[in-house]
Amino acid sequence: MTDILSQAELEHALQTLEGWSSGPEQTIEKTYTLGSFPEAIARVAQAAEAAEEMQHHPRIVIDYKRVTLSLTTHDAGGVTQKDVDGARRLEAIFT
Ligand SMILES: C[C@H](O)[C@H](O)[C@H]1CNC2=NC(N)=NC(=O)C2=N1
Repeated sequence: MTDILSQAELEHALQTLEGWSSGPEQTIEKTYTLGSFPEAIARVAQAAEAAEEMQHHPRIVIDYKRVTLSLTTHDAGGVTQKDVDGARRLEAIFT
């Protein structure tokens, strides 16, 4: 199983992920504001494909053209390298 990142590892990883931060309940999260609602939905569809490929799935909250993504590793009960890798992949889709 993938290990939970230490606080230092997590902080280091977050420094490499523009705009991502620690969220509630052992997550990392970021809110993106897209140009329109259809654009937000299109990015979410791409994110869904990437998540299936990775077999690692973000929590996705869509609020008009704002999309909040959060990641945690349920099996590990916290943030692992899988979440950091997932965030990096999602960042490429949303920016
Ligand atoms: C078996 C399968 O890999 C697991 O259930 C995966 C699926 N997607 C997942 N996604 C996320 N974000 N965290 C998980 O722990 C997780 N577990």
